[in-house]
Amino acid sequence: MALTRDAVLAALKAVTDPASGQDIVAAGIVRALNVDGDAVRFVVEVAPDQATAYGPVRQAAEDAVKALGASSVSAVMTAHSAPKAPPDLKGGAKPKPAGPEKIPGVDRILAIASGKGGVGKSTVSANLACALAAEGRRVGLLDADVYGPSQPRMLGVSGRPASPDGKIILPMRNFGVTMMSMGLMVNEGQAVVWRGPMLMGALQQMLMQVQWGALDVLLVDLPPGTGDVQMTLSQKAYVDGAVVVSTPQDVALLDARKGIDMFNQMNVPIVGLIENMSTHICSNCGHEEHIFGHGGVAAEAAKIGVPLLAEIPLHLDIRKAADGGAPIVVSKPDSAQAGAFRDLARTLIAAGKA
Ligand SMILES: Nc1ncnc2c1ncn2[C@@H]1O[C@H](COP(=O)(O)OP(=O)(O)OP(=O)(O)O)[C@@H](O)[C@H]1O
Repeated sequence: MALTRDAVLAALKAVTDPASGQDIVAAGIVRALNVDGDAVRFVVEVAPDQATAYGPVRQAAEDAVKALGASSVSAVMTAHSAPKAPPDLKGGAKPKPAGPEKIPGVDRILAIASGKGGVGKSTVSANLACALAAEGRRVGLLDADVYGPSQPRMLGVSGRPASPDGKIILPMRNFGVTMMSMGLMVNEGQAVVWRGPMLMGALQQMLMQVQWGALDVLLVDLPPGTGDVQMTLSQKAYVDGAVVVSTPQDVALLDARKGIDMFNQMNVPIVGLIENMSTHICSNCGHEEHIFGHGGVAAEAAKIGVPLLAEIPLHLDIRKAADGGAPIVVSKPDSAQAGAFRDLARTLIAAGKA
């Protein structure tokens, strides 16, 4: 029986963390949850001197997931080296008035944008990050979609990032990708209701206070549209280029044009466009149909004189893999669908953009 990530998280929430009295998911000790069909893997992270005391908690967590019908459950216990103080992004440092800065150690920043919501920008970002890592690139992914952060789910990352000194934030890592998301800073299901200046401060902290390490490229998964976050990113950090994701549908394309115009105004070069949900291949019979039309993004790219970087098919496996916490590039690396993302990664590397 294929399990959903939500069902597994719900089962884990029934287990109590003895130290905080909260459930173990809210307490942030469940990490790197990965649901692949009916096989489930996760990590229970505790302080080194608590490893023995948490043995029964690990067992209870494993039993709770097995009771859902999982065929295999691997719950590994690891010890973190320093006590974690969750960094306070909300009340954080006031944004510095300075102009765009380079992030120390980060060679280039590539923004992944879309004009319209739901066109697959986060799916593209997660798969592209994993595909670049598979090509041997040192890649980071900043989920700047503050109102709807989806990278923790897509990359199978959970728990709170540690901040041993309350200033530097240690990013999370999975599938070779160093990642940070606003979704890891707020409790799951909690709405983010910050106003512009708070958002700007939080984004700046995620850019500058996260210990990204040495990266060839940092992908920034932006929220849809042309708002505060896009402006702040290009004002605070030196952005080398933007990739705009759109479906072939007229309405999505119309919004993509606004996004392109915004990057032009902010002097961020458009590296190219990606047509997502380009064609639908039925997973039963292989029949191909163009649900959202076809070729619209290619025509737009030609019109504005930028490359069409990829045409990604609409396929059930891409959606299932993203929901299961292991993007298709990782879970089915040899499939044709993963191939589309791997080709995209190679194209960007060859062009010196990633
Ligand atoms: N090529 C694809 N094939 C199948 N499903 C896809 C594909 N691309 C995206 N999806 C699915 O469509 C939904 C929306 O995708 P995603 O969250 O990546 O979009 P988004 O543009 O980042 O959305 P938002 O505006 O909410 O940030 C998700 O359920 C995702 O799994």
